[in-house]
Amino acid sequence: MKQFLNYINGEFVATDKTFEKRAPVSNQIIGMVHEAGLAEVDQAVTAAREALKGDWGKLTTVKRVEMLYAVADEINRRFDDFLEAEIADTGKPRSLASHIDIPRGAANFKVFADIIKNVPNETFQMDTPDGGKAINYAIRKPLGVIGVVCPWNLPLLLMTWKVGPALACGNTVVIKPSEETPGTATLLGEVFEKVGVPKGVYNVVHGFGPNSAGEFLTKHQGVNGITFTGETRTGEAIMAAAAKGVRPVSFELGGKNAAIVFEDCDFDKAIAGVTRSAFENCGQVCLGTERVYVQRPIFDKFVAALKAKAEGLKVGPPNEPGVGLGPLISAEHKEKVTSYYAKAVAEGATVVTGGGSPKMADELKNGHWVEPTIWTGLPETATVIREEIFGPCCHIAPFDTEEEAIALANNTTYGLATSVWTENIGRAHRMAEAIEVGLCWINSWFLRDLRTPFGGAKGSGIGREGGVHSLEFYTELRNVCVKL
Ligand SMILES: NC(=O)C1=CN([C@@H]2O[C@H](COP(=O)(O)OP(=O)(O)OC[C@H]3O[C@@H](n4cnc5c(N)ncnc54)[C@H](O)[C@@H]3O)[C@@H](O)[C@H]2O)C=CC1
Ligand SMILES: O=C(O)/C=C/C=C(\O)C(=O)O
Repeated sequence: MKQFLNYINGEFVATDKTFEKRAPVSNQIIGMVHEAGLAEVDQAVTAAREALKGDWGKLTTVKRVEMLYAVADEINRRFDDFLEAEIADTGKPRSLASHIDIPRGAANFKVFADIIKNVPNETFQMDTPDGGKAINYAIRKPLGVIGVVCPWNLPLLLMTWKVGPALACGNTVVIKPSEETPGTATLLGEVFEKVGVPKGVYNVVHGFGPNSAGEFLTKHQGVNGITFTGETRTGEAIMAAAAKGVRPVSFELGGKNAAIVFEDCDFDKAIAGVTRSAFENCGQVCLGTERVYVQRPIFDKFVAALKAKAEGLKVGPPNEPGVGLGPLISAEHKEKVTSYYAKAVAEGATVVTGGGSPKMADELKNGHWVEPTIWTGLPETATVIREEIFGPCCHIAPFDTEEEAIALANNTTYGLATSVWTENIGRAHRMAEAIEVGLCWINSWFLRDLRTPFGGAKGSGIGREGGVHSLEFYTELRNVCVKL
């Protein structure tokens, strides 16, 4: 049986407390995860602190950048190993993991290596009261030890999205992968070892949140900053932990994202885009669409076309050709998603398609499968329109005017992402200006340039990462004022 070990100070570390990792496609045990206790978390944080003072802290930026390039190259060399680990953990289609998750895992190291190499320092020359001059310049110092708390939906992509810039800036990291997806973070330990990154720079501690590795890590006073992607309620708990020691946090939290489809859109592109945004990764993407608003003249045509797309999605295991929809991550998450399916019906939804669990072959029947689901006819107060479900489902409602579409999109405590579908350029810009989100896609969805600011407005997060914005979190600026 596979053992998922912690990775602390350059060593793979077993513990005597383990928990099961089950395959989402079959619910069969695929390995045992070694849970880190207080002692292991403390060892990992101590190792990360020591590495800051040791070889890693002394490396030049050029050398550090070379190492991060080597990490990316090694991920690409072991592409298939990462692909298998990601697929085993999540059950997502091979086509998806091989196009998005693994390439982004490597890119996250290269992009931030390039950024740190090229970022200029800020300088200001000033007049001084004695009639002379002074020059100010700001230098960037690493924040220190970064606690990285990760979710299970895009495990390698989201973990490296934080580890890449953190290390590029000269920090060290202790990662707490989701208990559901221990695979790729553990494998990355082998990559760091192979490349020769000094011990203690990259550490992984496995476990759960409360009263386990997640809580131990975020409460540890040796951690200088915490970056987290996941549920808003977890963000609140982590923020409370970070308050002690007044440590900074960077949060990317939940969403209840709207797609706005105008009658002047390119219809086929809009349908293809909303199909992806509602159902990709089985709806387990924080940027995904769970609320669709369609201008009334094309409402019926749109509902019929999205229904056809949803019904055309092949549900199945990662390696089956043509599969578009994998399983949900866990039995617990399936319970949650299907409870929303039931609530939608109880609150009076018209079920356009789906609403249940598909019949699967015998070897897959215990997997966490659900049908892609579309509802119409609910009031804006309905639970499935208000709460983040994180499943392959959406509600579609009609609207008449631009103003009404804006009000509907903004009628949520979240503010992560939106997509607007229109061929009217003026309208597109007006919508981008008015919808309260961190990310607005026009005639596209999940099109990512890693240099751009990424994060949520309102309840969807704190701060922005991406490009130079990541440096704001992962470094401290020190101003140096030189009197001439
Ligand atoms: N990207 C997103 O927006 C994501 C949202 N979710 C949503 O969250 C729901 C719950 O999924 P979970 O995996 O349980 O998400 P979660 O937010 O509870 O867990 C994410 C990470 O935080 C850790 N964690 C949990 N409680 C913690 C605490 N008190 N202190 C420190 N670390 C803690 C977990 O162990 C995991 O590594 C899902 O049903 C989904 O709706 C889940 C994953 C990603
Ligand atoms: O960084 C990206 O491109 C994707 C981010 C997606 C999430 O943060 C998520 O689904 O949680």
